[in-house]
Amino acid sequence: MRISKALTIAGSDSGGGAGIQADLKTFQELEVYGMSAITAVTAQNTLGVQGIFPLTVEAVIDQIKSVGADLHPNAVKTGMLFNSEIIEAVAHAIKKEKMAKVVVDPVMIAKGGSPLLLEESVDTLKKKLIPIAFCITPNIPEAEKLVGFKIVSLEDRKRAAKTIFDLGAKSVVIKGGHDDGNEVTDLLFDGNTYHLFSSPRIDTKHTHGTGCTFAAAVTAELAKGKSILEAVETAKSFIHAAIEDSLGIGAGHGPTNHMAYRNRKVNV
Ligand SMILES: Nc1ncnc2c1ncn2[C@@H]1O[C@H](COP(=O)(O)OP(=O)(O)O)[C@@H](O)[C@H]1O
Ligand SMILES: Cc1ncc(COP(=O)(O)O)c(N)n1
Repeated sequence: MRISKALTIAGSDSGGGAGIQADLKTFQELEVYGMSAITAVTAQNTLGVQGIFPLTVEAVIDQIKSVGADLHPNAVKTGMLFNSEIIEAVAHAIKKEKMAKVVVDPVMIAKGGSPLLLEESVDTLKKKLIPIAFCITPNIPEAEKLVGFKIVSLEDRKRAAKTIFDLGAKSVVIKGGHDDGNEVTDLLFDGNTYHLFSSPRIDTKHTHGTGCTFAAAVTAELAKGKSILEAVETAKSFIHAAIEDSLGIGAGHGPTNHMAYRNRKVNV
């Protein structure tokens, strides 16, 4: 059996809904072999982030090297990177290991408000990581930080996508979860065309880890050799099902249901 393989370079969420845990669950559900390089350990649950413990640069690099030397991932995702040293080390290691199809989820702030990237590190992300990204998946507040202007209209969002594309990413998805309205629309710019992916907005507080899960699904599909358009389409269906069938666990912003997409396919 030939299996596609994906590596996630991200933070650990002890609560299991976001970060490394969400990524590995998503890879598995989409039948992709998952590997991980942990950048930071967080003590976290559905109520918030109680502690952040970044790993040393050496620990992060060694994990990427070990995977690169033997397991040869078909695609790579980055999530929480926390500081400039880790961003630089990750960008360097990805290049050194000649890893392709890099999906950058520019994680900045947890849903509860805790910073998962130091404010001063946004510039390093722009300079070191975006130029090697095959795809970058900011939400609206993250895109605003990257471009330096407010995103209100669809035209603003298109201009922001083009601005981020010009920083060197091969494709840009600006997700619409933070917008308002009855529909949630994600915008993909592939360098030529703007594509819109819309779904009805689900009225729920259980959206912990939606961004991680969406980007992990894009990564899994790219690992299988799918186009960016196909990958975003599947990721949008995957996250919609995961939010709609969320598990209702924890007292705060609960996790999504990573099994929902597969269960629906089995039941049709
Ligand atoms: N309430 C919702 N209903 C349906 N889809 C949603 C909802 N909130 C977010 N999504 C989807 O989840 C993904 C993550 O969106 P977003 O919330 O913008 O990112 P993040 O989790 O990084 O803040 C996107 O694909 C978006 O369309
Ligand atoms: C370790 C880690 N990484 C990322 C997120 C962002 O979560 P979300 O996808 O809800 O924005 C998180 N809360 N924790």
